[in-house]
Amino acid sequence: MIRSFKSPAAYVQGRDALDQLGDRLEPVAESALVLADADVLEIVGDRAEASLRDADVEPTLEEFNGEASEAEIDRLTGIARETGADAIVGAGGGKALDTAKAVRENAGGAMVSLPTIASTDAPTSALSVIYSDEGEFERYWFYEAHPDLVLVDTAIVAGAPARFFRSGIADAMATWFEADAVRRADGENFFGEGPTRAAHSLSRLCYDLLREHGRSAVRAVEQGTVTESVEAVTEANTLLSGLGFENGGIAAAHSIHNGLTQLEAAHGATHGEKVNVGTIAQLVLEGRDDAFVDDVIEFSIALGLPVTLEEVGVDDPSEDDLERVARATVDEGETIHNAFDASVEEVRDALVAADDLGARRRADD
Ligand SMILES: NC(=O)c1ccc[n+]([C@@H]2O[C@H](COP(=O)([O-])OP(=O)(O)OC[C@H]3O[C@@H](n4cnc5c(N)ncnc54)[C@H](O)[C@@H]3O)[C@@H](O)[C@H]2O)c1
Ligand SMILES: [Zn+2]
Repeated sequence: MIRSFKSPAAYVQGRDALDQLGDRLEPVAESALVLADADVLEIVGDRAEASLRDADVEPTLEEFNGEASEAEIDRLTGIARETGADAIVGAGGGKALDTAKAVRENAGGAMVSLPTIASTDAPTSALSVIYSDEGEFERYWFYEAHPDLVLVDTAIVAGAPARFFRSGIADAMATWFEADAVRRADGENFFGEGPTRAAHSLSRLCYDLLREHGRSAVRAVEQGTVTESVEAVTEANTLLSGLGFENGGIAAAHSIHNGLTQLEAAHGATHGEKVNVGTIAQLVLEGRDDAFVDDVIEFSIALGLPVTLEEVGVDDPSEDDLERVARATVDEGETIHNAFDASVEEVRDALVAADDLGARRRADD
């Protein structure tokens, strides 16, 4: 079997790391286009501009409209070409980073991910999730090149609403259970090749850091403070989960997430929140023993993560709703097939059982 491992060229994380943007880019760029939505520009705009100017990198700041859509990507690509920028800096959440990656693919130059929340695996990956202008999922775009630099300012991450940080933890927990299931099933990573031992170990390290530091890190972020636990969990959510999902492969938890997006009622929940319900259902699908599943549910509750369908907006789902979710979960292109040979009925029953276990634990809480 051919195995592969790919990653960004550099990852830099720490308090006030934003102020190093210019120095880190100066060896490779004379001008940079910084893309961020209005709220994020308020947070990073002046400092990014000053850092670039100090390093003699000509900055252009442009407001991103908030949706990773083809029309927005085309508009921003035009600006990148006009300014002749030889680096694209995406700042914000997953959508801003995915947009910047697409602009870099079109216009060329270096790509810098500057995540301002630790909410998803978007900063390190070589793909974008593309939506319509109305926000409906359309497709994935895959690129040959990873970002050249991922620059994470932990003080900014810790200053953002804690819900993003919690969601990132849920997404990162899934990384371990999915990579481990893929390895046991001899499945594939995102590059259609075998996962390396490195990918498996990094996914495990990701989970261990979350278990060791998750509770205190969430509390610290609720206070807007940066501690070593916040550093550890930011690294797990961003670097380790990012490397883990692409190189280790994903499985049922993310397919169940995609299934849940079929229900309008779940749209208010974040990516990570829906993934968490998917993780618990995956563990049931695997036939894990009661103590094991309970332990993951308890940990989720301690972090303030959803453990039932109701908690991701789906209260009292009909038979029909459950069937729709399960059917979408086992859709032909879904990653569940990477590790499971599961039918619609098996997924539906796992979801019902996971929901019941979550509700019982919550009631005992
Ligand atoms: N490419 C990938 O590998 C990958 C992986 C997972 C998810 N995704 C995509 O990522 C997107 C979800 O990303 P998300 O959950 O980060 O949300 P998002 O990008 O939709 O939005 C984040 C929101 O947080 C705000 N924000 C950002 N930083 C902030 C800060 N410091 N303080 C206050 N507010 C701040 C932004 O203004 C924005 O409104 C989806 O489109 C999903 O498909 C991509
Ligand atoms: Zn995810």
